Amino acid sequence: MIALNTMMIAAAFEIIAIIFALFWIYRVLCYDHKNSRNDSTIRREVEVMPEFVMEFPMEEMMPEGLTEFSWEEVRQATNDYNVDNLIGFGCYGHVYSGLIGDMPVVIKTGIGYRHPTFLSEVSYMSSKTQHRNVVKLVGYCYKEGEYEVLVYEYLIKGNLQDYLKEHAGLTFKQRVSVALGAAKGLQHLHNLSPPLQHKRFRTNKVMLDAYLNAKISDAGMSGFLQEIPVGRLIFDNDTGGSEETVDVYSFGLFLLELFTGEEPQELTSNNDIFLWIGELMYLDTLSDERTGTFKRESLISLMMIMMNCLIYPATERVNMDVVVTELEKIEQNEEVPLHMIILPEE
Ligand SMILES: Nc1ncnc2c1ncn2[C@@H]1O[C@H](COP(=O)(O)OP(=O)(O)OP(=O)(O)O)[C@@H](O)[C@H]1O
Repeated sequence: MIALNTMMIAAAFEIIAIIFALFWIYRVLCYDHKNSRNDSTIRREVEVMPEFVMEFPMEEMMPEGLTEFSWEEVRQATNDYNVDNLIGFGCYGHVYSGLIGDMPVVIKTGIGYRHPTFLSEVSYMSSKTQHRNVVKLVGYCYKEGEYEVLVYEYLIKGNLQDYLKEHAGLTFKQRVSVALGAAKGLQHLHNLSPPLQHKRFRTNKVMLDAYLNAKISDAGMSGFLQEIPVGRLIFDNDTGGSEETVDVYSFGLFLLELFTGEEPQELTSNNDIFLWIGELMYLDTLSDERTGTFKRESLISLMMIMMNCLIYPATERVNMDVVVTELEKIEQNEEVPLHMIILPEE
C-alpha cells in the first residue's frame, strides 16, 4: 500500500515537472513580444467598450432560410404554454420544449422584451450560425411590439452541465469528443468575418444530441441580451480579455469542468491555474474507475491546452484553430487501431 502511494506521488510529481517544462518552453518559443499588449491594456478596452454595441447590420430584412411560425403554431406546440412544457427560464425569457408538426423544438419566448430590429438580428444570427456544432435556429414568430419568439432544434440530451452531473462515468474518450465538437463550434464563430464572440460560453451553453454530438447554444444571442438592462450579462466574464480571448478563457474553464466534473473556480493568476489543472493528475491515478483507460500523454496534452486557454495575459492565449488541432491529435491518439478491434463472432 505504502509502495503504491509512493508510486502515485512520484507519478504526480513527474507530470507536474513535465507540464512546467513544456509550459516554459512554449512561453519562450511562442511569446510574440512585439505584438503583445499587456493585460491592463485589455482590461481598459473592456471597460471602455460601449455597453450596447450592436453587432449585426441595422437595416431591416426578412430572415432567409428560416420558417416564420404563426402565434397559433407556437401556442399549440407549447400546449398553450403549459407548465409541463416549460424547461427553463433563461435571460431572454421562458423556454419551452414542444412539437411543431413532428419536429421537436425548443421555443424561447422573448415576450416582455422589445427588439425593434428583431428580424434583422434573427437574420444575422441564422446566417452566421449554420454549423454542425452550433444549435440550429429553425424559425421565429414575431409581431412588432407584441411578441417575439425564437424556435431552435431540440437536443435530446440537454445541456452538458446537467448531463455531467448525471453521468459521472462518461469516458475520457467521450469527453474528448464532446470537447472537440464544442471547440469546432467556437472555431466557426471566431473565424467568421467579422468574428462572432459567444461571450457566455460554458458547459450549460453546450447541448448534446442523442449521439453525444456537442452543439453550442445561444450563438449570436449576445446582441439581443445586451439590450436587456442587466449589467451582469454584459461582462459576465471579466477575466481580463476582450474579443475572442474571453471565449478562449471560457473554453479553458469548460475543459476543466468537463474533465474533472467540478464547477469552475475563480482563477485570478497563473498560479491558481496551475494548481487546479494539477488536480487532473488524479484522473491519471483513478483512470479505470472514473473515466476508463486513456494514455498519459493525452492527459498531458489536454492539460497543456487548458493552460494555453487560461493563461494571463490574455494576448498569449491560443486561438480556437490551435485548440481544435490539438484536440484532434488527442482524439487520434486515443483511437483503437483497427487491427486491434476484436469483432464478435458470427
Ligand atoms: N436546443 C435545446 N435543446 C434542449 N434543451 C435546451 C435547448 N436550448 C436550451 N435548452 C435548455 O433550456 C433551459 C433554458 O436554457 P437557456 O439557455 O435559455 O437559459 P439558461 O442557460 O438556463 O440561462 P441563461 O439565460 O443565463 O442563458 C436549459 O435547461 C437548457 O439546457
